[in-house]
Amino acid sequence: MKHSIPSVLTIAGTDPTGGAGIQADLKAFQEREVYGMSVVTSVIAQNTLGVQGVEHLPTQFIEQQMESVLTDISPDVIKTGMVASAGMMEVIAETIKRYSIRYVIDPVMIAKSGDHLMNADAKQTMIDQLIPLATVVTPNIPEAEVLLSESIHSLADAEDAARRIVHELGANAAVVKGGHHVEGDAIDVLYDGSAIHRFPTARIATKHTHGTGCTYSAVITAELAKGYSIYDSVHTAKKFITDAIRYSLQIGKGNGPTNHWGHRLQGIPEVNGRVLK
Ligand SMILES: Nc1ncnc2c1ncn2[C@@H]1O[C@H](COP(=O)(O)OP(=O)(O)O)[C@@H](O)[C@H]1O
Ligand SMILES: Cc1ncc(COP(=O)(O)OP(=O)(O)O)c(N)n1
Repeated sequence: MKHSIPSVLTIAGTDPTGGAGIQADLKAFQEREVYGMSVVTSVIAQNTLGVQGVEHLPTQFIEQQMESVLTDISPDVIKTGMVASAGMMEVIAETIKRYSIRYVIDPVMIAKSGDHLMNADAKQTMIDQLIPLATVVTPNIPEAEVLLSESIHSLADAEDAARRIVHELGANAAVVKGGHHVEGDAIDVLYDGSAIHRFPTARIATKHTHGTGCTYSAVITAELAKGYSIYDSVHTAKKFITDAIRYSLQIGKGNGPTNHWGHRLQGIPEVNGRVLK
C-alpha cells in the first residue's frame, strides 16, 4: 500500500553514541521530515574514540526484519550503510530487486577511527550485486579507491572515479565525497550519467566529523523520497552536512558527532565552535 507521507528505510549498523549508523540516519530522516524506518545488520559497541566490539546479526534475521517492514509499509527509497558480509549483501540485493524500490548505497567500509566495518571478501559482492541496483552510490575517497582499485589524488581523479562507478560498475549515479582530502575545499562530485557537478564548500577546521557520511547519504535518501532530483537531493545534503559540521556539538572524548539540527541554526553566531543563543 502506498502512503502519502514520504517514507524511507535504512539498513545499517548501530552507534550507541548516536553519531553514526542507524541512529544518525533516523535523526537525519526526522530533520528532513520523512518517515524513517530501520533494519539492523550489526550491533556495534562504538563511541567517538573508536569501535570496541561488533556483533553481526544472522543473515536470516536481517531478511526477516526486511520482510516485516516491507510487507507492511512500502518505503519510497531504501538506504544501506554498514553491511559487513557477502551473505548480508546477497539477501539485501534480492529484496531490493523483488520489491523494486529506489536505492541509495553508502558503501561503508572503514570508520574514520580506522576500524573495519566490512569484511574484505565482501567487496566483490558489493560490486556485483549492490552497486548495479543503486540510484545513487556515495563513496568517500578511500571507498572509491577500493571499489575501483585505483588511487585518487586530485579533483580530476575523483571526477573520473565517479564516471567509472557509473559506466563500469553500473550505478545510476555516483557522488565521490571530498571530506578525506587533507587540504583545500571539501568538494563533492556527482556524476549523474551525463554530466559532472561539483558541490564545493570551505573545509571546516574540526575533528567532529563522526558520522558525516551516514548523515549525508540519509539526507539524499530523504530528498529522493520527497520527489526531488538527484542533483537537488545532493545539493540539500551538502548544505545540511555543512551546517551539521559547522554547529557540531563538541561532545565526546574523541571525534564527536555532527549536529543534526545545525541546519536550523543558520545565521546564529558561534564562538570557538559553540553556538551563542
Ligand atoms: N571538515 C569538513 N568541512 C566541510 N565539509 C566536510 C568536512 N569533512 C567532511 N565534509 C563533508 O561531509 C560529507 C561526508 O564526507 P566524507 O567525510 O568524505 O565521508 P565519510 O564520512 O563517509 O568518510 C561530504 O559532503 C564532505 O564534503
Ligand atoms: C554503524 C556504523 N556505520 C557507519 C559508520 C561510519 O560512519 P561515517 O559516516 O562514514 O563516519 P565515521 O564514523 O567513519 O566518521 C560507523 N562509524 N558506524
